[in-house]
Amino acid sequence: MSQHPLAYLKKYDAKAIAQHYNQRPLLAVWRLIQIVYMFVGLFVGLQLDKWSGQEDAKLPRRAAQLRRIITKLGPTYIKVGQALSTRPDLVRKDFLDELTKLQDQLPPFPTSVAIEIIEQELGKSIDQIYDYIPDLPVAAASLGQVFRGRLHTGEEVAIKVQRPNLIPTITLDLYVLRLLAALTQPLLPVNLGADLRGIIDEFGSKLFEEVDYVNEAKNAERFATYFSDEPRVDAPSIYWRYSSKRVLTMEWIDGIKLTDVEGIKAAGLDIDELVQIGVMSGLRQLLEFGFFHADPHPGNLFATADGRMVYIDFGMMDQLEQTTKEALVDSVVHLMNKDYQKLGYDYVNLGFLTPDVDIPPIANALESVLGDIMNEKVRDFNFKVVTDRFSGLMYEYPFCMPAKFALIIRSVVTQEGVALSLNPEFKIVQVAYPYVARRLLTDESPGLRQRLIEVLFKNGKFQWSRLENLIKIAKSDDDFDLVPTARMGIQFLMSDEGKFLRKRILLALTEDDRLHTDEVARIWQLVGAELKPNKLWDAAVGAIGSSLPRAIATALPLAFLSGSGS
Ligand SMILES: Nc1ncnc2c1ncn2[C@@H]1O[C@H](COP(=O)(O)OP(=O)(O)OP(=O)(O)O)[C@@H](O)[C@H]1O
Repeated sequence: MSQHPLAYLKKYDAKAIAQHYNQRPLLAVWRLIQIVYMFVGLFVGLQLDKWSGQEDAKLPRRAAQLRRIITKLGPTYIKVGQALSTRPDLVRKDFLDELTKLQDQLPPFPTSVAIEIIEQELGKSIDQIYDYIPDLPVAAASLGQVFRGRLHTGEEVAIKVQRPNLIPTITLDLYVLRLLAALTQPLLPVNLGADLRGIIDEFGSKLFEEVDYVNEAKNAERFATYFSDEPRVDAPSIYWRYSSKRVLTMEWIDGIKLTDVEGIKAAGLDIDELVQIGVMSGLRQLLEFGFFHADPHPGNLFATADGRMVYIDFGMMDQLEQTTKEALVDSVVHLMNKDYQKLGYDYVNLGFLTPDVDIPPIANALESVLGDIMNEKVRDFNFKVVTDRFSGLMYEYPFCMPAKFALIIRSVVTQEGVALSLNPEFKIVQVAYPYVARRLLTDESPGLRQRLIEVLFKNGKFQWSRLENLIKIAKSDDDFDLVPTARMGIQFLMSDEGKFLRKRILLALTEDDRLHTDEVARIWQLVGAELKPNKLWDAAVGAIGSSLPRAIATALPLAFLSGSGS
């Protein structure tokens, strides 16, 4: 099998691709004819529907037609369709629903070809590499197919082999798409938000990352490292000796896919626990690590008999910058506080609004859209409702969605969908709020400390109700443990950094010339059962003892609350 001249490309390179196909114009023309031929039927159909006044009635059928065309056009278009399926701001709803159904299952290519690719990539005969490889793959997707094989050392492995001719197909498609973009850009409404060719280049870079299995293997290992403190979340381990750019050999995961809800129930696995693990791991990826699986659909998640949730398919991951992660936490904090003004500024920080935008009207609009879901109906909150309502706002106000958010939204909406398929009663806030509240109360990073202070104060005044609310919310998180939190709180209050908070709490306790015992009593009711006097004492002594000799510490019972508050 001879190498394609572009097979050497390690990264997407629009210039090199253009140079190659500029010299082979017939290839591009032929592909263009295929594409136009496929789409002509759809456009004529849409026009006829319009003339006959049946536009709305026939739309679902046309949307299904579009999905079939995309599937026939192959891997690049399937990936374009999947990317568009996350853009409610660009695609109308009927088409969007159909695009989300885009199936990745394609006919397999012959196993003899897969073996040829493996031998070529790994430089050994198939018998030297594997003890056993079956005649048929277990799955054939748009970019590759997977076999269940065995190594000579006895381990069961998943062997993922890339489709032949993938690079030539993808590069030709990207070249043609870029040409089409250059031709049609001037005809499109000017305010498209970004240069079309730029969008295609970004898409091309992601696609190139996805077809490089070395990259996927590194992602899997990085993901597993992040979760090394969480035994319930895992990724298959990689056999590097038997992996390359186009072949990936990894641990075979013996589990039940989350698509098989009945199977999970029949196996007696704890559904609520799985939902909890899934959503929690999703939140940690986004808000803590900033490195997230962009396609956590239920077919990419396995539940194992020992209670783990194992992710597979690390081709599409994304990395968030620290500032984006912080702005995301901020927006959850501001949403919890119902502070729509600050939420408006979060959207500026996240790039949804330009810095020159007038925030007050937007804050009002946000309140009208989100107000009721954040009030008594907070339990009914789900991302589908929010994104639907947001679509309305996006047309009325100058919102535009930064490209990188397409993946974040895809990831969150997919995770919510997985959780809903397991438990139709699931509400993402029931996990997300407690998670953020717990982190605010327990995380030691200065950024989150600052956010905690922000939550607790409004216009310089301590907000008892917010502390109460936060503790209530955090307590509904299974991982929340009050004693270490109290210890950290005390430690923080005693530190130099805590001086401000100390002072403010004292002021709050004596505000309006009265002792605020009611508020304290209400909070005590919440925490009292867990913070029995002896436990609180231990927490206080522990906190003090970590900075002072124990003898002094025990002689200073809660002195920090009074004496040092100046
Ligand atoms: N480590 C594994 N253990 C068990 N089964 C696996 C493993 N890896 C992949 N599979 C099976 O192969 C299928 C396809 O794998 P994967 O999703 O990684 O392929 P892909 O070509 O990247 O697909 P896509 O085009 O959806 O990104 C999975 O849905 C799963 O059934």
